[in-house]
Amino acid sequence: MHLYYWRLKRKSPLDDLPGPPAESFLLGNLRQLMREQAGSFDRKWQNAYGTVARIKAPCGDNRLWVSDPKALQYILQTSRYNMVKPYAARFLLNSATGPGVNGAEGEDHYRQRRILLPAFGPSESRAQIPVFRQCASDLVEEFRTKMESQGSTSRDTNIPHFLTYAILNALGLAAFNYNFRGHGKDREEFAASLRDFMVKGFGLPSNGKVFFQGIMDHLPTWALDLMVNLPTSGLTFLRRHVELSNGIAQKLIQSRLTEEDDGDQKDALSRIVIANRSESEKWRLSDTELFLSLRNTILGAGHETTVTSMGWILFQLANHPDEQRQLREEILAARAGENGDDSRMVNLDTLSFMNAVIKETLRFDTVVPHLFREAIRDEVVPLSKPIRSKSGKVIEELFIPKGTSIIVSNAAYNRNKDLWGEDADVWRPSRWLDGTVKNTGFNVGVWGNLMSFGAGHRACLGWRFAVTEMQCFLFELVSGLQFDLTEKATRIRRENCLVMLPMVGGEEQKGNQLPLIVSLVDHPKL
Ligand code: HEM
Repeated sequence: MHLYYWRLKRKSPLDDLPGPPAESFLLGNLRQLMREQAGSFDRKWQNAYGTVARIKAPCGDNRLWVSDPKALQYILQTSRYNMVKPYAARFLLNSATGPGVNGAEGEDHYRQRRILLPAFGPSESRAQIPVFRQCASDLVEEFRTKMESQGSTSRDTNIPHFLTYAILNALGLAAFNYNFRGHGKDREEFAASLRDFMVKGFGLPSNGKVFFQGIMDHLPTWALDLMVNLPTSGLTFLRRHVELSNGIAQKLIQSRLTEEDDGDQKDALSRIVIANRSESEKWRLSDTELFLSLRNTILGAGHETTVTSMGWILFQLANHPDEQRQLREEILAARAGENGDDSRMVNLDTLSFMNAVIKETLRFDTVVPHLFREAIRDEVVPLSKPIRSKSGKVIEELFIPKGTSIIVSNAAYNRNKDLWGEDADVWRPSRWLDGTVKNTGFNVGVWGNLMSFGAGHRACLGWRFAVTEMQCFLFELVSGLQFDLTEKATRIRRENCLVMLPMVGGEEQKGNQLPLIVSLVDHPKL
């Protein structure tokens, strides 16, 4: 404790950076980041202090808060493994779920990505289009059948619930060639656990939890070890979720490890197992590494982010009926060209308005609002434009000492007016088509230069998979269904549960909710 206090008292170069006053000594500014609507304080700070600021953690500790594109390029790409995920987050992740690609650093991380990445490349993702489209069109058909059996044409629908199984089925088939449909009980328990994972594990933290998360990087490993095993409801839920994921992943993966390669495997898992077998000893992953990486990649990272992003897209379309109409016209015209013939399947990358809608929602509703890093050596971080320190110095490059904790604000970067236009705080897909989005020369993000999928050597491994899946789902859903706001949808809050989840104001205790009126397109709700 004494050492901790001494560290905090040390003078830091961050002290001279502009930044907001701490809201309180015990929580600093962290409650504002974690409990207020996701991204709301990031945008306030960006407007008040620019793209680099010092914010406060508990007990006066400093954090570097940053959304400057050149600085992000350096932190996430150039410095590589000298900027790592913070020690406590890695420790907790690894001891709770095992050391998969998400928690690995250095050569271990490099080796795992090297084997996994090719399975999620452009042609591998395109190969999944028929699977994704089938799962999405099954969802529309199920809805139609249900409406017909009830003699109705529309109903209030909780969108995350509505999408969860279909996206789980799509992921299961594309990633593992596994059909969750045939496994009712497994699927239901696992889908429910996936659905609640972010809310119960990370959502709506109490002040005590915010405080703990703010100081945990200063705690010794024995104390963290103790924490992982505490019988709190959140941790008990997480442990059960890991158990369920292990059970499912074991079934899926174990069989493949012994399977012969008949040259016809198209799912990601088969590709990865085959690629690993042909690796030299130096790069090959052990069966345990392969198991943990696959489980974390496909069952952990890929589901909730995709369901939530799709949910925000449908919400924005319900909020903007003209754009929804324009999108449907584009999709139905492309569909008419296919004429039901699979060999004439449209290239979804050519649907310019649909891709603009997806990019604009990933920008406006950034589902992963923050990334966290720590400098493991002294660093000099370049900036895209100079800033003025509190003492009046002009800073063109920022010196940050070893041990500095960094909060990368994807939420602020994605609303930066220099990058996205003066109306960056408005949802307007046409900005992607009318020249508003300019190439500023700072290539940071992997798609459209957005930070929605992160950047650099830890950028989202499944981003192409996710984009293809969202294109397919949007294409099928908007062809067959119309989305309108319910009264509750006018009270939607964006809660920061590591992933930005929708909740209804006043009903936060019910968790993840996005209620929209869903109608059959041939019977739209007027
Ligand atoms: C719209 C959907 C998605 C979004 C918004 C998203 C977002 C992100 C972000 C922001 C990161 C960077 C985390 C960091 O730097 O700390 C990330 C990492 C990752 N994502 Fe995604 N993701 C999505 C879908 C997927 C899918 C479908 C998969 C797999 C099938 C996947 C697998 C991963 C993995 C394994 C990592 C860790 C990469 C590493 O540490 O090297 N994601 N994702």
